Amino acid sequence: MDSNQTIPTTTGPLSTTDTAMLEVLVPGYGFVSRILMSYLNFDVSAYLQVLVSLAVFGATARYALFALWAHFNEFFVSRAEIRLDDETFHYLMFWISRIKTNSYWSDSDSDDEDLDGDEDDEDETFNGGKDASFDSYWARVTTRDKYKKMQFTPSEGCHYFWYKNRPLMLEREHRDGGMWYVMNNERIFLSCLGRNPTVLKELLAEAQQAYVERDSNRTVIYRGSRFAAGQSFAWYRCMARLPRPLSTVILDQEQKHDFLDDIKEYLHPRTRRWYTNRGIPYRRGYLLYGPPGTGKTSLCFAAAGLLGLKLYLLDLNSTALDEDSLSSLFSELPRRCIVLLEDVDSAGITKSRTAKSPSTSTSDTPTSDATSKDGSAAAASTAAKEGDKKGGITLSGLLNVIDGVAASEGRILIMTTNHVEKLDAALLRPGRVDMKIAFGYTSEADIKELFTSIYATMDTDIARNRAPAIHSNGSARLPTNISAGSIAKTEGGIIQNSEENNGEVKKEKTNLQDLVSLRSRISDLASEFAAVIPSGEFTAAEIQGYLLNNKETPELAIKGASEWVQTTRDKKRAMDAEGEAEPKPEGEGEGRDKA
Ligand SMILES: Nc1ncnc2c1ncn2[C@@H]1O[C@H](COP(=O)(O)OP(=O)(O)OP(=O)(O)O)[C@@H](O)[C@H]1O
Repeated sequence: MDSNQTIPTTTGPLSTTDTAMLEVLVPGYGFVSRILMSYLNFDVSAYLQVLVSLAVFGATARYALFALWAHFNEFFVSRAEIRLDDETFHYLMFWISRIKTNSYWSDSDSDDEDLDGDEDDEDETFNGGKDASFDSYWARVTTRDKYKKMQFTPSEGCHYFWYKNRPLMLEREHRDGGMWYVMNNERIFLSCLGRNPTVLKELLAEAQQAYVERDSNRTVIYRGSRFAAGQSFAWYRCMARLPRPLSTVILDQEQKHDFLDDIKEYLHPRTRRWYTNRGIPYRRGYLLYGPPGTGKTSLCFAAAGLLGLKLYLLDLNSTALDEDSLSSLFSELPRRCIVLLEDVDSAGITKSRTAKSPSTSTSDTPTSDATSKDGSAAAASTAAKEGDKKGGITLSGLLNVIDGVAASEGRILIMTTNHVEKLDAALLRPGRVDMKIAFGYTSEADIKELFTSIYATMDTDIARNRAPAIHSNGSARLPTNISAGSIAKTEGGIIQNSEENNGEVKKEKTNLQDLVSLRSRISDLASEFAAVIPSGEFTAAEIQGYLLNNKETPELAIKGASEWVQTTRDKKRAMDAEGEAEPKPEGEGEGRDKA
C-alpha cells in the first residue's frame, strides 16, 4: 500500500482545513457528517450555508426575544420583590398554603391548620368524643398527629395563577452566592401585567390579613437570632401562644397595676405627642429584678398578652451577637412592641465594663469605683473595643442601642435580672430604666393565692360545657369567679353533659350552695397550707412545682407540705455548701440566686 496515500477525512467540497475549523466550532461535525455520508449518502457540507444562516438567525431571534421580554417586563409588568427576612415573605407563604382546592399549588384543606398547635382543638378532641377517657382521647390525638396536614408551597421557578381574574406570576428563587439549603438566600417575585400594581398590593394585604388573623388572640413571640452561622441577625417568629391572664401572676396588686398603668400611659397617643413636643426621646424602660422563679418573665408575657403587643426576645449572652447586629435588630423593631432582655446581669455587661468581653466569660469582674460609677467615657470605649475584637455585647454598646442618638423609639424595653446589685448605674439611670419592680419570695398572701389558683377551677377550665370536677371528698375544683350567671351556665352544661355521659357526670352535678361551700373550703385549705409554708423563704416557682405534683389532691399537698419544706431546705443547704467548697469555674452559676 502506498504510504503517501491519504484517507479522505472530509466529505463534499470542503477542504480538510475547513472541516477542522468546523470541528472546532461544532464539535462532532466531522464524525456526524461522515456517518451521514456513509449511511444516507447525505452531504451536509452542501447545506452548510443554509445551516449557518439558520443558526445565526436563531441566535439573533433568541437575543431579540430576550431583549423584547426584558423591555416588556420593564414597561408593561409590575413586580414586587419579597425577601425572606421580610415578614411579608411569611404572609405570602402562609396565604399560598391556605389556597383552596381549585388553586394552582394546593389541594389542601389546611384552613384549620395551626402551625403552632391549637390547645382548643385538642380540648375539642377530648370533649367532642363520646368516650371522654384519656386513652381514647390520646389514641385520637396520636392518629391525627400522624396524618398532620401538609402545607403545599410553590417550588423554585416560575408559577402562573389567577387572582381576582388577573393572571399573576410568582417566581421563587435562591440568591446566588449562598448554599442552596440556606433559606435566607431566598426571595419571591410577584408580577402582574400592566403598570398598575394594585392587584399585587391587594394580594399582599389579603395575605397579611390571613396571617394576622391567625394570631388574633395570641401573643406572638419573636426571637433575635441567625438562621445559620455566618448569616446576619434578624427577628424570627418563634411561636404564638395564648395570652397569660394577668391575674395568674402573683405580685403585689399595687405594683402590678402601677406597672400596667405606666405602660398604658406611655402607649397613649397624647404621651407620644408630649414627648415629641418637648424633644424627649419617646422610649420607656423597665427593670424587673429578683430571685429566679419569682414571676418576672410571667409578668412580661402577661402584659404583652393584655396589651396585644408582640414580644421580642433577645439573648445578650450570645457571643455571635455584636454591636452592629444589636443595633440593626433594634432598628427593625416595629413601632409598638415589648423587647425583653432576660438576665442582663449575666451578659457580660455588668460593672465589669473594662474587663473581659462576654465571649470569654459571663462572670462579673470587679473594677475600680470610678469605672462603675461613671456611665460612659473612656472605660466604656475600652470595653467597646474589647467587644469588637472578640464579639459579644459591651455595656457601652447596649447603652447606645437603648438610648443613643440612633436608638429606636416607641418600643417598651423590659430587662430582667437576678442580681440588680451587679448592674452598672449607667444602665439603671432614668431614661434607660424608668421603673423598677422588685420580685421576692412568697408572702403568706401569695402562698394562699397560689394554692387557690391551682385548686380552683377557672372559667376557662369549664368552657365548652364542661362541668367542674367535683370529687366526693369535696376537694374538688371550683370556679374562681362564681356569679349567678356563671352558675346557671355551668349547671346548663352539667345537665347537657349528664344526658350524654350519664353516670359519671351525674356525680358531678352540683348547685350554687355546693359551689359556694367548696369555694370557702378551698380558701380554708389555702390558709392551712400557708400556715405550714414559711413566708419569705420560697419562690412562687418552687411552691407551684410542689403543688403541681398534687394537683388533684389539695389535702395531700397540705399533708406533705412540712416534709417538703424540710427537704427543700436541706437541698438548698447542701447546694450552698457544695458551692462554697468547690471553687466555681469562671462564669458558672452566674445569674442564679440561691433559690
Ligand atoms: N409570681 C408568680 N406568679 C405566678 N406564677 C409564678 C410566679 N413566679 C413564678 N411563677 C411560675 O414559675 C415559673 C417560672 O416563672 P418565671 O419564668 O416568670 O420566673 P422568672 O422570675 O422570670 O425566673 P428567671 O429569673 O429564672 O427567668 C412559671 O411557670 C410561673 O408560672
